[in-house]
Amino acid sequence: MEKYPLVVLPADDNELEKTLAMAVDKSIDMIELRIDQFSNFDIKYIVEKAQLVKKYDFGMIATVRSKEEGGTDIQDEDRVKIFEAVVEYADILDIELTSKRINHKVIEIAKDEGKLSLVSYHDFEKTPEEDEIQKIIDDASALGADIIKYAFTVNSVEDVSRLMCVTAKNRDKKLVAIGMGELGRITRVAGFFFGSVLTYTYIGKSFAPGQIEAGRLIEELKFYGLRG
Ligand SMILES: O=C1C[C@@](O)(C(=O)O)C[C@@H](O)[C@@H]1O
Repeated sequence: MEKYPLVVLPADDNELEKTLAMAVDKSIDMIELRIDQFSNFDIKYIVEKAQLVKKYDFGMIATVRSKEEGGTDIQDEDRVKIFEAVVEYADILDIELTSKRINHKVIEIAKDEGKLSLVSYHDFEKTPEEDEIQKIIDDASALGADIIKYAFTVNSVEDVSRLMCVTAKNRDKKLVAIGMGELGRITRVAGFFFGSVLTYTYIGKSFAPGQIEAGRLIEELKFYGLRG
């Protein structure tokens, strides 16, 4: 997990093996398994998909995104069961700061298995003010997150500037800062200069506004000296 910056491909269960084969060709580092976007929430089915990711030798982030932050309406206790089932195949478990009933439990599941926890926060409407962003970082840090991720919709260049500057002020932590939307596209590369440790991309289907297609992203990272 020390080979920063990392390029992460979110994937659901739709034609997963085809996606994984394409990801190999595109020099993807990690797969984010967006379990919340699966067609089937049967634990055995989910574990089979996690095992497939490991068969292709990718690092894996396991995400069961809450409905409130752009995911699916899965009961908290069922989300915990999913994390418990896939943690052995994952490198990182992603849980929302706002999932207050279970985030401490998911962090514990990760730690007990020697895996990393990523506490995330999404705002699909705006980029908060600096003090609000700092509080998100501080609250996630206080929870014991190994990695802290915040993804905000940016609506102005000032939003981009604020997002990057707050990130640079928190270099003592492992952060993922993402500006969603067209204006935020630049943060998916420039963020690495301000302290981000990974970025998300897409092949074919994008999972969020402003993502840069994998082939283009890798070329841009190479151009800026961020990738060999
Ligand atoms: O939190 C994030 C970031 C993301 O929303 C993006 O903007 O690329 C994509 C999601 O799959 C991931 O869980």
